[in-house]
Amino acid sequence: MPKILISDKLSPTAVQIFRDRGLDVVYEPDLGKDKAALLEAIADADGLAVRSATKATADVIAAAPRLKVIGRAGIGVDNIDLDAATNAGVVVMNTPFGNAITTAEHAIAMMFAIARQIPQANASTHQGKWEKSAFMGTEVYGKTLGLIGCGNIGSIVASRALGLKMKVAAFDPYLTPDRAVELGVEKVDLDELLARADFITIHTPLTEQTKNILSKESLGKTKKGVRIINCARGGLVDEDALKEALDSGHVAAAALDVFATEPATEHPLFGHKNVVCTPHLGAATTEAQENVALQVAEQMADYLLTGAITNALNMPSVTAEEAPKLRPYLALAEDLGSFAGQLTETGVKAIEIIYAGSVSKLNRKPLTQAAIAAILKPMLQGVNIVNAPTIASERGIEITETVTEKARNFNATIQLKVTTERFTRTVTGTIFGGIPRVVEIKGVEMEATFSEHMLYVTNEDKPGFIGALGSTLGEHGINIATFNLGRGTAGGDAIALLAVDSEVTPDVLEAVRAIKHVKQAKALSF
Ligand SMILES: NC(=O)c1ccc[n+]([C@@H]2O[C@H](COP(=O)([O-])OP(=O)(O)OC[C@H]3O[C@@H](n4cnc5c(N)ncnc54)[C@H](O)[C@@H]3O)[C@@H](O)[C@H]2O)c1
Ligand SMILES: O=C(O)CC[C@@H](O)C(=O)O
Repeated sequence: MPKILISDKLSPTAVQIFRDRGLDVVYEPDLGKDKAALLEAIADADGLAVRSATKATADVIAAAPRLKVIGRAGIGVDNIDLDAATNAGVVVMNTPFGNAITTAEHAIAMMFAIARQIPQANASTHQGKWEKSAFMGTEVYGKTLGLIGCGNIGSIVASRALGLKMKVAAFDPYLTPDRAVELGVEKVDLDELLARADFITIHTPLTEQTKNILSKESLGKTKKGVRIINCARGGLVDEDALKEALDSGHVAAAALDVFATEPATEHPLFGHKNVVCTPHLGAATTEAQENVALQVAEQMADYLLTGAITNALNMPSVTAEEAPKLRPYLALAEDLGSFAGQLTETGVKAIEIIYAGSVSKLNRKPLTQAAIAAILKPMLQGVNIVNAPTIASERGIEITETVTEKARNFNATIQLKVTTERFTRTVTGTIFGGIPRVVEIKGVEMEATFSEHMLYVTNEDKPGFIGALGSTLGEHGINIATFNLGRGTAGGDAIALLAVDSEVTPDVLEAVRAIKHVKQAKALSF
């Protein structure tokens, strides 16, 4: 039974869902803070469920040889080494919508907090001061909200701000003009946003492009009296530059939920009279935590139990409906790829995957990834279904997919055409009786299933060859399970594909290669 390790504080709903789906669960909400204990506990886990405290770094992933999936109950995956996970064949999934409303509401709450200095006024009133004139605020009505990043959360913030009768100007290079019209926001460039906004709120991921997007220089382009809100990620605002701008009075106030270093227990902005801070509470509502816990548990269980993939950052999606239909074709793509890969002796230049018949209408991306991984596996260490496209592209291998609606003679076929430095080889397979079968090799028709130990022989089609091959194997104690033959033309090139009951060792191969008319002999294993 697959085992799930939950190493951060997650709603009990997640534990219940994993158990209801028949998975083993270890719930250690503080494990994320104890690296040594995490490294030990993850050793036999198939799935790791986290929020943000656990750092799923390369060494944590390497300590988990069985790990297949990491689920982030939330949006940002900056605490997960995506490259290391991909290289290890571990699918990383998040829950992109579960806490979006809650986080957008926090940004709006923070905007009001700094517009009306509510935290400061609250503290003063609790102290028995009645400082009515000390806290003069500003209305948000009619003001311009500058939105940097207009994705899930940004667009919800926009809708709430429009409801408050604010004007919303959005900077997001990936926001289409049509979507901007649909949302009722004005799409602007960054400089225009900086020049016009009364409030600026950031809702982008932290990337090379967005790091310090509110830098000293860009803060210098803002209106005097601007108010800044960051409920996205620390590092999007240059904290030193912000302090300078607050001290000079150019920035009237700032509301920060996130910090460059977290947990932030000391900070130059702590104690600043015009700064309101919360400890990364954007997603902290009962509703959001229920949503993300439920989603992450269902997604991880689906993947481990059915192969369905939802919200993965490093694999194409596979719906629960698609997963059972894809399963036999995934096996076929892997077997064909493994067959082609084991026969390949020189560098691969191109791979074409030709889907014909009913399989052409399925979700082909995972099939293509499975085929590429299996082709490259005998040549490259560490390739897997998750990282195969990246590895192929790093090596300059051209990948193409061709689709034809009709498959000759069969309901559905997958053909792999592998071009190496020397030549192009094809291999075609189909599913028959639920089992993958090879039906063509290098233009020669044949019919064989894949089995653990196989012998592949190409030869000239001459009398006496089949008997000689059978006798040679017999002399070496190799029992033949199935003997499949195919040839182009009588007397021309022929192929023998045999399933045998034990491993074809190098000395057996040598004896087979010595048989008259044999051109090539290879031991294959599946
Ligand atoms: N404070 C919290 O607790 C909390 C909770 C949830 C999410 N978040 C964070 O909020 C942020 C937004 O999350 P989301 O779900 O809306 O993400 P999203 O992917 O839906 O939206 C991000 C938007 O940023 C835009 N973007 C990317 N690069 C940009 C650039 N260079 N300039 C301008 N825009 C750019 C994208 O086009 C996209 O529209 C993320 O950083 C996420 O981690 C924080
Ligand atoms: O889990 C949390 O509390 C924070 C989540 C938030 O930062 C996210 O990116 O979803």
